[in-house]
Amino acid sequence: MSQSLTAFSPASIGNVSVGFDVLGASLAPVDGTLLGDQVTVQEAPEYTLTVSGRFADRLPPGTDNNIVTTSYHFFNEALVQKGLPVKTLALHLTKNLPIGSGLGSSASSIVAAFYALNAFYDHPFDDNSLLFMMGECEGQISGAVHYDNVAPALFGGMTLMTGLDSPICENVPVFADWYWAICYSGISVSTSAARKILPTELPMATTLTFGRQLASFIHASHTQNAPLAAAVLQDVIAEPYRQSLLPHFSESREFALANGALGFGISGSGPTVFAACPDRATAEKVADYLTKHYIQNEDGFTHVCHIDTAGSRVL
Ligand SMILES: Nc1ncnc2c1ncn2[C@@H]1O[C@H](COP(=O)(O)OP(=O)(O)O)[C@@H](O)[C@H]1O
Ligand SMILES: N[C@@H](CCOP(=O)(O)O)C(=O)O
Repeated sequence: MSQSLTAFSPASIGNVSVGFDVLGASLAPVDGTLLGDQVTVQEAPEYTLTVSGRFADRLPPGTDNNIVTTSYHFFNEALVQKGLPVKTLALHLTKNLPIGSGLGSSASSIVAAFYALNAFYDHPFDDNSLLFMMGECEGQISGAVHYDNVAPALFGGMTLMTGLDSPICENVPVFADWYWAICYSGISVSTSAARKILPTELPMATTLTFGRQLASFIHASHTQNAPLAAAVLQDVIAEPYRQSLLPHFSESREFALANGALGFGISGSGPTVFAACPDRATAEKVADYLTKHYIQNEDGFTHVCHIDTAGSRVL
């Protein structure tokens, strides 16, 4: 059993436009920035949670209100149910992702916590069991269990949720030469609130379009048919409602698509947006525009990314 270790979990794009709640992708900035949260675990006489990092001061005050503490208790209960001994630990969260950003911020903290704990205890839980626990914790703060951030944050790559208990998700091949320009505007959008503005029922025509587009995108990913993937990369479920929460969304989308982006959409529940681009120059151009026109305050940032393939790891 390790004495102290740190786990990192990457930021992620929920929905990826075509797959509301069922498709997610993990992000790796091409400049090598580790975009994601880190959790350090070590033995201690009593449970404590300390925090640091660029966005630590935006966390809810109090150890008990942090999702890392929820994850710690959840993990301990699972150990007890397995008949395994529980140790008292001190945790440290390095909060690098902005809260309510649409970058899977809560998921990154949850996944880093579970990943660190599982590594600390020499891997008592398999990936699917871990993912189930992560989904439960994510559901507690975002209003509903959805795996489209926790799954890519754990495994890396692009992941498709099956709706089954096991396997919860499957890996989807990515277009390795695509670049993803992402831009966080600096404002906060609560996932729970952004879910509440969505209709509870959809017209049949919308449902058929959703199914057709998601199926075509997944098929195109498996056959590496980039033109088909790009042609169907649209969100008919959430974007029509959520874009009203995002100042400068439509002109940013217009610029990106007019300047070579293959698709443009809301990352998770926003306000982060993404542009899928066929090459780095296009992604840099869109990123530059977004930096100038989409960012609204000093908290905002832009990155040109690949889809991360490593997922969570011990640093
Ligand atoms: N470690 C944490 N990381 C992010 N959010 C946290 C954390 N702990 C508690 N929270 C709370 O959980 C909620 C997460 O909100 P949400 O809109 O789902 O964020 P995100 O979309 O960035 O994951 C917020 O109310 C936030 O204060
Ligand atoms: N599928 C979810 C994804 C939320 O992602 P987040 O990064 O905003 O937490 C949704 O669209 O509600």
